[in-house]
Amino acid sequence: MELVKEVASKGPESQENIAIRADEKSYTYLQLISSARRISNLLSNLDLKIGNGIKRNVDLDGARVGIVAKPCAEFVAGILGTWLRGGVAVPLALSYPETELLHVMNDSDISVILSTEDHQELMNTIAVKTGACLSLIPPIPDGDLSTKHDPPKDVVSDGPRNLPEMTNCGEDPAMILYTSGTTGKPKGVVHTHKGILAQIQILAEAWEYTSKDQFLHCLPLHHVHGLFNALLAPLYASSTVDFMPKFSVRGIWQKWRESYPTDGTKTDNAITVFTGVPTMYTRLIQGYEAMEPELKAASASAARHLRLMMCGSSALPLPVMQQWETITGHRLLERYGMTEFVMAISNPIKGKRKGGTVGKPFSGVQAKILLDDESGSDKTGVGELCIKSPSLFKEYWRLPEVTKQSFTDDGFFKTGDAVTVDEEGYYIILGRTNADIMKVGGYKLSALEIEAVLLEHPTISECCVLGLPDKDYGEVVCAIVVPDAELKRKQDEELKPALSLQELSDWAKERLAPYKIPNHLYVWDSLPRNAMGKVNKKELKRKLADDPK
Ligand SMILES: Nc1ncnc2c1ncn2[C@@H]1O[C@H](COP(=O)(O)OP(=O)(O)OP(=O)(O)O)[C@@H](O)[C@H]1O
Repeated sequence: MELVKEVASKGPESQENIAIRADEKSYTYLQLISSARRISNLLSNLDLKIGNGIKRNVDLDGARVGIVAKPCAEFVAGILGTWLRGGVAVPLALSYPETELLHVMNDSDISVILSTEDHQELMNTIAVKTGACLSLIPPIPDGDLSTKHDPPKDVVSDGPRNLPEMTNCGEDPAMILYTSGTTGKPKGVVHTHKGILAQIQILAEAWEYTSKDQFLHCLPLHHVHGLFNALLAPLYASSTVDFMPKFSVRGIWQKWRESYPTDGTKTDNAITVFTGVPTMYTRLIQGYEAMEPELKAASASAARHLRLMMCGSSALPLPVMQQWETITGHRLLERYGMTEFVMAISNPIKGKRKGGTVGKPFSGVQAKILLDDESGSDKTGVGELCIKSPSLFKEYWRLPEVTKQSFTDDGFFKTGDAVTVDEEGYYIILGRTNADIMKVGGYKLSALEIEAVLLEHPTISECCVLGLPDKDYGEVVCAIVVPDAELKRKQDEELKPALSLQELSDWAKERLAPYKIPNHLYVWDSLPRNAMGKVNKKELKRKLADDPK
């Protein structure tokens, strides 16, 4: 709600600024707020299943509203409209299989589904199964200033600042986001209005977002990266968010080239900020390598003109960071976040960005490391990272015990990530304690560290390292690699394997301690990744442990 107020209280000039671009259409801040109000009115006239009864003409009073739409202005208006009517927004992923969608909807006990027309049929079925009420989000008319028409009547009469009197705000729940389930069953993470506002203020300030920024957005909207870093914080800063509904290597390079043509000009809507997950940068590098020399030059030169390029959600391998810098001149700004507190640690916008680290805690965020024996905190040791931040979530939805266990006695959230800090105070993420930290003989090894080294091998384009159970050592190091497509094709022609374990071991001897060298090697065509480009190692471990190799 605080965010809606912020957006709505912008001056008349800002109200006319473009908030969203999608499908070649543009939507101003004025239209966004007007549409949110319309949705809020619509929500007040529904017969809703609230608890065991049916109610009408009420404020939602914390009822959950599932939002189903591809990344578009209607999605954003759906969230804002829900907040205006006192509801809790639950962004739902269109990529979820029906069982997962039903799990999320039943778990969060959704009263209303707000959907765009294109998903009406599927959502009708889902609504029947969950007892929720389906309501269609009215399409927002295109507000391109070149085809400018009069603002809608309700905007003129009410004025964008004249928002309904709201009772919910501050500590009240605003949103439930579901974890991706990498470490267990997806849990609903409840964020408050106050926490959301605190977070977007932190991000906008730290990364210097302004009304001049144009974000190219191609991330899912049910995870914090796409929702906070690339949408809510930019809107807070009056920037423009340009949605590219599906990640497309060709489309992104083209967008940058169109923004900054080779004649040295710059278009009005030129993209200034891009944020992505490491696999996106890997794919963009592959796409770049495959270009003709002239296109390569135009692409690299265009990319150089962006103000800021950021990366996160999983570890950015050093070779990828270095290649990207060679091509575009951008040292990617890597940061660290999690559904439970959104973003907490970041490399600086100005100053040294250190590869292999995620930087330092944001101002206002406290971080401490809990050593394995839990006897205290030691900034120089290795242990579990704990975070206290104004953006910390309120609770896991309807899981009071799990919530309690996730916090230390002094109110720090236990992340489950093993970390250490270097001599300059930069944090190094060693990975998820229960998926990336392998216990081999007496050693505790970081899979992320080994992955970063293996990626330097000329044949390996992607890899995933995990520990497999072993009766003698506890665990042994297993590497799954995806070979470079061109090299693999050549090896196939000569009827040779793309890479053997012996070759890999010989190569790795120079670079890794003997106990870190993989004992098992799988060569696959691709890695099974989720919408955020992450590999579910726990699931893979289970599968591979059953595979006698
Ligand atoms: N820059 C980064 N470097 C390394 N790891 C990162 C980075 N940013 C995020 N992560 C990892 O992503 C995790 C947070 O992601 P998210 O909240 O989506 O959880 P998940 O692991 O995908 O799913 P689940 O919480 O269901 O297990 C962090 O705990 C950390 O392990």
